[in-house]
Amino acid sequence: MTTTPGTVDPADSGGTGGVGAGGRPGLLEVDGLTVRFQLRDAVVQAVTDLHLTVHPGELLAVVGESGCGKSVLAHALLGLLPGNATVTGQARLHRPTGERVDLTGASERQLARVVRGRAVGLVPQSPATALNPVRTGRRLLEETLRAHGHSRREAPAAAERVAAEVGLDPTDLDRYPHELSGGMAQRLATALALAPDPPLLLADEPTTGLDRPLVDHTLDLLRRRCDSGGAVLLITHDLAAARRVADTVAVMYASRIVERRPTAELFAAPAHPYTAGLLDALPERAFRPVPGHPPMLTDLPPGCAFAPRCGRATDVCRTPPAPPAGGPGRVACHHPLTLGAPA
Ligand SMILES: Nc1ncnc2c1ncn2[C@@H]1O[C@H](COP(=O)(O)OP(=O)(O)OP(=O)(O)O)[C@@H](O)[C@H]1O
Repeated sequence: MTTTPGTVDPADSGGTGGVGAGGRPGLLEVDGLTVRFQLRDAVVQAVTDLHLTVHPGELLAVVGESGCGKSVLAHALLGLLPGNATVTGQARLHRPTGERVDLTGASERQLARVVRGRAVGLVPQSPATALNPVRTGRRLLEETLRAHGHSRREAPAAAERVAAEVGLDPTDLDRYPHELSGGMAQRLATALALAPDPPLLLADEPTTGLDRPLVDHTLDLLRRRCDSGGAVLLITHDLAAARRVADTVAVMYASRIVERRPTAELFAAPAHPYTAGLLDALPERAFRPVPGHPPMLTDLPPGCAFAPRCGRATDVCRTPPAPPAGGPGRVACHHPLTLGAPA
């Protein structure tokens, strides 16, 4: 992976100083994050000029169709991208200790020692492949807890506590990953991410394979983390999940965030025609899919990528709309639907 140079700075050393557009300090601040994958004869524009801020106590849901760049965003924040990726732009983490970590430029050593697990937890999208196959769930959890400060004596009880939080039975902990159902593996992966109690959790489709009561249980667990001061970036296809627990929703389309708004506002009056299309596709609304297909990320148009599917597109849409920068309440569209929404 190629990145911009890395630093670990005191929070007061200049730059934005961790203050988001609303004036409150941000835990995570992302400015112009861009990820490209070099293929043999093409470049995948996976994340483009992405701006967002996550505050302590905030649950931000990132929603959008499959392949729009949601998981790549999470992996870029943790330096988990493969060698054919180039990352530009900035992502800063303001740790409770006052340290500011430049995530896009941090060394592998900094990411491993300071960031992954400890400061930023990840619930991966494919837990079955992320779990060590030769350890039981109990051993994985106890090892994680011990690596993050629990004593040998405390770790067993703490492991059962975290397992219970995600709805795993203590007997499930004695199974190996291949003996777990998809839903159990998902809950174990969530427990492993929660065990170090990171101030920021990146949860990539954490409810995959769960039945409805467990979906709600997991979502409510994430909400409670935020209510007690943590922060969560929830990646999901499930708009109902976002509506249930998110403070803010960022809608991604073809590698860009096109709209970022407080949840209730976004559901009541979507401003971007793509957001309106996603909401219209909900069974409880028009149940009408967004017409057409998303573009290939190797062949994005120079202007608004949604224009070919958009009933409101005009000539001006051949130029790119400005990305929604700073705090929520912005939309990247030349013809937003909601009157008064800044374009
Ligand atoms: N290592 C890679 N090399 C090339 N392209 C990649 C690589 N990893 C991801 N991509 C591409 O980047 C784009 C964004 O992928 P990403 O996994 O972030 O999508 P997503 O929005 O999370 O979708 P889903 O919900 O289906 O996982 C996709 O077109 C994907 O094929």
